[in-house]
Amino acid sequence: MSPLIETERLTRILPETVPVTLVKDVTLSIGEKEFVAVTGPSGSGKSSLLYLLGLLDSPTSGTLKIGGRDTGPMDEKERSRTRLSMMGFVFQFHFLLPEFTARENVEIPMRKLRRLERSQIRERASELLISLGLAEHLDKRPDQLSGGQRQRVAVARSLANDPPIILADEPTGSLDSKSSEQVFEILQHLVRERGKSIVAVTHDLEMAARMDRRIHLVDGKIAEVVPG
Ligand SMILES: Nc1ncnc2c1ncn2[C@@H]1O[C@H](COP(=O)(O)OP(=O)(O)OP(=O)(O)O)[C@@H](O)[C@H]1O
Repeated sequence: MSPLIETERLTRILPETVPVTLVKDVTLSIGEKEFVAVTGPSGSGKSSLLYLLGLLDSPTSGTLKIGGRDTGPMDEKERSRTRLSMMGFVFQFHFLLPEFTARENVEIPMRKLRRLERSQIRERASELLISLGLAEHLDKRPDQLSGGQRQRVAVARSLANDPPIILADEPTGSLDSKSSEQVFEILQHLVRERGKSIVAVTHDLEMAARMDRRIHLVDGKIAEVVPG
């Protein structure tokens, strides 16, 4: 079976007067049920790599396959569909839509993919939020929730279309230590019990050591791969 994510010399250079190298020659392979950390100093290209893997940005050279499919020839519509069906995103700041309730925020990616009926979408959004301990908060808006609760809504939203891959950029970066541990354990559970693959950018080396593998970037390149 092909890996879920496979890159070959993935590179992103910004065409400025003095070109800026964000990601350089990154070759990696991420299989099912893997929990992978991406670490590195500030400005080393961690977020840029995650954006490339998430089809939110395009490489200037190199290849990226998602679920065995080369993403190079895909048009924007296909990229968007691949993103919606194959990946969920969790960012440091939750990016929930402020005017919508927790449940509506989780419903949005399902509405975009249009695989389920309205009533099924509503039911699934509720189930996801309940499974993340948010039963009492389904109808609250983000500003009525704590930081940890908001981040759990963001995790529920990332799971909406049941994607095999979750890409997380500092998912616990803005949380206190208790909420941070809670969100980490949820992510760990998703890998161990639900078979998801997670790539998470983190500054927290203790947390990274609890994952399966750590990819350490320096100046946009893989400097080291450390087993967890
Ligand atoms: N649009 C842009 N224009 C110019 N430089 C950019 C742009 N986007 C990113 N960079 C630069 O590219 C480098 C990599 O940025 P990136 O955000 O990927 O690093 P990072 O490792 O995630 O950093 P941090 O840990 O601080 O979030 C940085 O030096 C950044 O300043």
